[in-house]
Amino acid sequence: MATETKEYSYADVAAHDTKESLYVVIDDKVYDVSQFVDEHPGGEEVMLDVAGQDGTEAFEDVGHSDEAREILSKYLIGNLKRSATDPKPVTTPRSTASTSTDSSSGGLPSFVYAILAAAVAAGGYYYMQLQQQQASA
Ligand code: HEM
Repeated sequence: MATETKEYSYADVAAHDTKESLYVVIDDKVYDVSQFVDEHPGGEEVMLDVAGQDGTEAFEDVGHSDEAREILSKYLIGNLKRSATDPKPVTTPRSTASTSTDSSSGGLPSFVYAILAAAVAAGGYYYMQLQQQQASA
């Protein structure tokens, strides 16, 4: 019968991590998405990020449509044979908006410094005017 599914180890999958031969694991199933990488509406970059790895989380995080899942099913080539030494699934590095840039914390916004500088300059100018007035009086 043709129902026999091929088993891939994590190392088998990891060998296919290029655009030309791109395997990805989603829900313990192995997909050869080499033909799809160019057409991916989300771009090839994100696909390459999970190439040869477990992209389950990355794939689910995006909230792909049923159509996307249908497309994916066309590229199924087998099941993943897990072993204890397998690396953890890749987490999405860029799809989560929560990783905010916290660079401004600890410092005042730059406009505060601008106002301070202007105030000091104005104060200095006023002081000089005062001195001049006193000198000429
Ligand atoms: C591996 C098989 C994958 C398939 C078959 C696939 C398929 C698709 C499809 C059909 C869409 C269009 C929208 C939709 O129908 O949901 C889409 C959009 C998108 N995909 Fe994937 N995808 C895959 C993997 C990934 C991975 C690993 C990421 C990583 C984050 C990703 C990120 C995105 C993003 C960000 C969009 C939205 C693009 C936009 O609307 O501008 N995809 N994908």
